[in-house]
Amino acid sequence: MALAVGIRGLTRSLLRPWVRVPGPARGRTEPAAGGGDGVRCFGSPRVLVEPDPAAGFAVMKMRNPPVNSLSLEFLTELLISLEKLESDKAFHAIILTSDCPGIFSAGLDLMEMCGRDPTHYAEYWKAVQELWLRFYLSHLVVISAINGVNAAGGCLLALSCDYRVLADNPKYAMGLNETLLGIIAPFWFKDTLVNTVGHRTAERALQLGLLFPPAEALQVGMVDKVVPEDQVLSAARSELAQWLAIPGHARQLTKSLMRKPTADRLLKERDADIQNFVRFISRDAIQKALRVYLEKLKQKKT
Ligand SMILES: CC/C=C\CC(=O)SCCNC(=O)CCNC(=O)[C@H](O)C(C)(C)COP(=O)(O)OP(=O)(O)OC[C@H]1O[C@@H](n2cnc3c(N)ncnc32)[C@H](O)[C@@H]1OP(=O)(O)O
Repeated sequence: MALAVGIRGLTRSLLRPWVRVPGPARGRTEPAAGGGDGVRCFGSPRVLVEPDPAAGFAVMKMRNPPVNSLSLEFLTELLISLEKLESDKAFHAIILTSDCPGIFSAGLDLMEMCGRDPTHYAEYWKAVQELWLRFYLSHLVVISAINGVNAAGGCLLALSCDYRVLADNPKYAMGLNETLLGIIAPFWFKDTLVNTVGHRTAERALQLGLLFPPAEALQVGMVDKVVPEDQVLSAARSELAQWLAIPGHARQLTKSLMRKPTADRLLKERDADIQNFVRFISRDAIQKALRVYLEKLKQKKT
């Protein structure tokens, strides 16, 4: 599938394939894939990819500090990295994690949804759709190693993975908290949550904008495993072994069988969904609610 997100405004360097990235962030977390000295890291300014082709997977680290908010540039870089790995036959799996201490992702970038024009909102929303579709339907095994708090759009990204490991830290809550901002999780966010935790739990979680701490996230099935913080990556790697032992074609077709009906709902209504979003987010009351929420985030510090 061709990469279909808008790339207006992106720098040429962003589109350069496999920019070699110096490794300032390496060593802050658990060892890279393979862990050996010869690991070459690639990626883009906001996405560090640590490939281990011999083992058939790569660790994809999100590093858009301070909070890995999903800006248009960041979404595009994530998509480019995913596409690179998908098109290389050496890779069968990705472990998605964060390089920002204590934060997996603060979700969609509120600055992309506040005070901008309808053309921008449409371009941004198309990129959000694309991120979900591409991760949700990826033929690769995608495991998220969630090493920090994970809100709204960030939670959606984790829910799009095949398996979720969460670090056991009470601060690392995750969920679709859109209603707390006065906004509404679109139907495909909702469907993804329902497919993961079931209708009743999703109904309550979505209405109340619940962010589940690790024990509760495990109990409701939002994550599959909770492990001590320093073992998130190693637990994800161990889990991967089981997924990679399954014949690839059988696993991929089964994944598609399970997920295609949900993805098709959006694919059929993609333009209408963009128009809905643009109409909704442009409303004065919604813009005001987002500004108030951003202000609260800033005031928290004083
Ligand atoms: C229709 C569907 C639409 C949307 C779905 C979404 O994804 S909406 C986004 C929902 N996200 C949230 O509600 C999370 C908001 N952020 C937080 O709760 C905290 O920032 C967090 C993640 C717990 C981290 O807290 P911490 O104390 O470590 O950082 P701080 O709050 O000081 O944030 C640092 C700076 O980042 C800015 N920021 C935080 N979240 C976002 C965001 N989602 N988008 C844009 N910017 C964000 C925050 O304002 C701080 O900015 P600064 O200029 O340094 O004051």
